[in-house]
Amino acid sequence: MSSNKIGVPNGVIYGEDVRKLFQHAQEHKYAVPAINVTSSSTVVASLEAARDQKSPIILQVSQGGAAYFAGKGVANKNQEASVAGGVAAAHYIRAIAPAYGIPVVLHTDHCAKKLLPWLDGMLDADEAWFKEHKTPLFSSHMIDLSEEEVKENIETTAKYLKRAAPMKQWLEMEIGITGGEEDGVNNESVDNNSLYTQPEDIYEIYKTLSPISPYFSIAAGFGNVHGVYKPGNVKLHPELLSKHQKYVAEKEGTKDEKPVFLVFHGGSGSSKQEFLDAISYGVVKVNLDTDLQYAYTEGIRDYMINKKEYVNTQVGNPDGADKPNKKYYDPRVWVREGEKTMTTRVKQALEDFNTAGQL
Ligand SMILES: O=C(CO)COP(=O)(O)O
Ligand SMILES: O=C[C@H](O)COP(=O)(O)O
Ligand SMILES: [Zn+2]
Ligand SMILES: [Zn+2]
Repeated sequence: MSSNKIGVPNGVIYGEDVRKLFQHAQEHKYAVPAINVTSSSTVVASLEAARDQKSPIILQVSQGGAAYFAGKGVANKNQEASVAGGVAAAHYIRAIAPAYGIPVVLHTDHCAKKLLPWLDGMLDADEAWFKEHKTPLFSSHMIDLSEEEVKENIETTAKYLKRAAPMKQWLEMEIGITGGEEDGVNNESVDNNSLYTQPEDIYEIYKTLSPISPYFSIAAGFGNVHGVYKPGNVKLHPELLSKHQKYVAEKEGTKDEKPVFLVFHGGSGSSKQEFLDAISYGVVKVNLDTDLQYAYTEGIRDYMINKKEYVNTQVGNPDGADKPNKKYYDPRVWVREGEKTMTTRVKQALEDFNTAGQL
């Protein structure tokens, strides 16, 4: 069934195969990029990059991205658009991923306390699917109670992991706040200390979650910020991650030097060295959004600027007043330009994270 070096199937993977992939990533010192997708177009741009680089990939939808999948015209007062859009994205990705011949992890991004009805709705859909097909719809979800008290964060995360565990579904949690903006939550002015997680907190999480299920990861803050700002604004300390691993390994007496699967948020704007440092301390997933939003826009922007005279009117361009412009304004032509520039940027990430060629 598996046709790659990692030993997992192609298409969307679940359960033990997700753990196998992350274990392989830790052992071979790479991280899998987690790309925020908002449309079939951004999905195929990402899959194409991963296929061309012989890499696994993670595709994730944020709460806002899921609603966008449903359509901005659908009301979302009780997360109904985010649930329906998330389900639609999952079915689309599950259907198309095998055509690219690579393993894909299907994930949902940050879910803060006020958005928990979204996660509840996703889990309802997962359980319904599991009943019939023996896998959940999504490989994994994220719960993000990093703004709440540590005790509440861990207890609530444990409750959700108990629900995910029978489906062998992965759960990512966050401790230590990611700065910048996420899903309408503005963390631009949070106290600097809360951007850096303490090893004691990581151990508490590990101790609480491990007996429930082995399928969890921790997004531990080491100065991470969403978005791209002027150079010097963000001070990353990936070396803190090494302290977490040592602390847990010592306390638990594990032979494994990296007992914790770690996640790097706010990948945009970071340097290759920062990625490699974080990866060396056990980061297996790096989230990347803002840089890809820009990359996608660049291709479309350049097309519109260069072809201005071909998209201004339906008929008539520099080649003749009666020339039709249909083949210039067909959205498949100009949206494709955005896909190409996005694919190029995802390929670069796959090289930066040492993911390229791992299949
Ligand atoms: O962490 C992210 C999504 O959860 C992405 O962060 P960036 O937009 O900074 O790449
Ligand atoms: O939170 C991080 C991601 O960049 C999601 O962004 P979004 O809420 O704008 O979709
Ligand atoms: Zn957060
Ligand atoms: Zn994030």
